[in-house]
Amino acid sequence: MTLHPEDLRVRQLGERRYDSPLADLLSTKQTSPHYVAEGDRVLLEDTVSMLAGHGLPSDQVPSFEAAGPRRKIYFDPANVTAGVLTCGGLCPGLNNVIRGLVQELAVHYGVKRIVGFRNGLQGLTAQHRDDTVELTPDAVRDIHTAGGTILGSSRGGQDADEMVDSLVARGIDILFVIGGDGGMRAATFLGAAIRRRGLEISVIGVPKTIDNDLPFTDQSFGFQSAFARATDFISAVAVEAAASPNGVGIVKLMGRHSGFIASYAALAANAADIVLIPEIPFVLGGAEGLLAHVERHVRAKGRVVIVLAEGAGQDLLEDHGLATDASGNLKLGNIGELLKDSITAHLTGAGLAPTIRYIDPSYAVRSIAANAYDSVYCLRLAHAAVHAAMAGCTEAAVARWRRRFVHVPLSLMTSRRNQVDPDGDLWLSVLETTCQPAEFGPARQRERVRAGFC
Ligand SMILES: Nc1ncnc2c1ncn2[C@@H]1O[C@H](COP(=O)(O)OP(=O)(O)OP(=O)(O)O)[C@@H](O)[C@H]1O
Ligand SMILES: O=P(O)(O)OC[C@H]1O[C@](O)(CO)[C@@H](O)[C@@H]1O
Ligand SMILES: [Mg+2]
Repeated sequence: MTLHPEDLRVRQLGERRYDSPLADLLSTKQTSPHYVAEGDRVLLEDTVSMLAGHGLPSDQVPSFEAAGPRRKIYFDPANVTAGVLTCGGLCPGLNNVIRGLVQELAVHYGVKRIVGFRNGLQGLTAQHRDDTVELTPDAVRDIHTAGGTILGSSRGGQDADEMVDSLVARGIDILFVIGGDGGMRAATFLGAAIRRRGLEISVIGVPKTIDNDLPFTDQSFGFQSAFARATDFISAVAVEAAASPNGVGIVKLMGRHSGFIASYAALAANAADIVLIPEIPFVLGGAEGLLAHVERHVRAKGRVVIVLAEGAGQDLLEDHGLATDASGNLKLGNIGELLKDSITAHLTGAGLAPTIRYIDPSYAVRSIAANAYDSVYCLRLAHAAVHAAMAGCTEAAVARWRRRFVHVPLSLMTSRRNQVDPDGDLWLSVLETTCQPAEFGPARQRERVRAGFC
């Protein structure tokens, strides 16, 4: 995937004519290992060979606009009305982001009107646009201690022009969309509809997803909290499997198309013998298949612990990929049940009748409050989002990229999916930790498309 400077350029609503209330704080700021000055840029790539591969002078290699406060801003804070919504699946930290946005807007920029739209994009329909939550610093003071979102969320598409009509009707100048890949796509279409109508409304995305499947962000907020919670279930199943004859522990974790939760939780628990993720297909039967490996493991160690991403092995299920939810996301078949049944049948046939311990924590990993790391991360993303919006950036998301906060054009945010790279160092760590074979079944020619950014 080749990115050109124009792919990385963030759209600006217009000239920044107002002094920022934060200007005093910025007077001595310059780029350092701990700060990226206004106007400086953050490199897309971070190895010598990748940079050299461009054959370009260093100021022309692909780079992101740095996030952060600007000395001059586009919006007059006294006249700004901001809107906030959360959409898609729940994710630890949604309330932290809402709180951070409101505090930064109100306390530092003096924005008086902040409107929370209820239940995701549904809140922007003509029917629901007046049923909003007034967001004040007092109203959000304690919300970050709870999981979920005080605004509610939803799946399902809405008409972009109807949503723009709602923004106009409510006098919204800035809309913050806190969402996953679908939410970022919706924000992209909303931004385009606003542009077509010549309106000066900033749309800023704050990318969230426990699946960590969004590109151009080191990790999405909530992911760390979710995989930390998932770790507990792996540890539990490992204890159970170890205490039972031919113990087989299986944990099925969320991860529709990306196996980050399964991989990180398995590394954190350091108790898994096999990790199965959507990115790496596997076969059940045959000498190199999963079942034969499970049997060998149980014979040698007396037990086996398997961590499974819900999207793994979908090709092994009948009718896979046929149904979708209201947002168009694939409804997954239950690979956990298939594995449980196949392993039971195989081990029983091999004279190793197993004790199966199967846990599907499902929503339990994402409905929790953010942990300390995610809480900090959410707050800082919220600050970056407010600075971007007040400066007049639009059709952009804020993200942390190679430890720096940056602006990513929304179109780029939805251009690909972040997945575990089978040739990357994360998966290598999983293989080193589990000692499982690189693949179950005949070696395949893997698509190289996954190797790239992220
Ligand atoms: N291509 C699209 N165009 C317009 N709206 C979209 C598009 N894709 C998704 N949306 C809308 O964005 C909202 C959120 O999408 P979705 O339900 O897929 O969750 P998400 O934001 O991807 O979060 P997560 O992946 O964490 O569950 C939904 O209301 C959905 O209808
Ligand atoms: O909230 P729903 O519609 O049950 O969807 C669950 C999906 O949402 C996610 O939590 C986030 O995309 C996935 O991991 C999971 O497959
Ligand atoms: Mg999604």
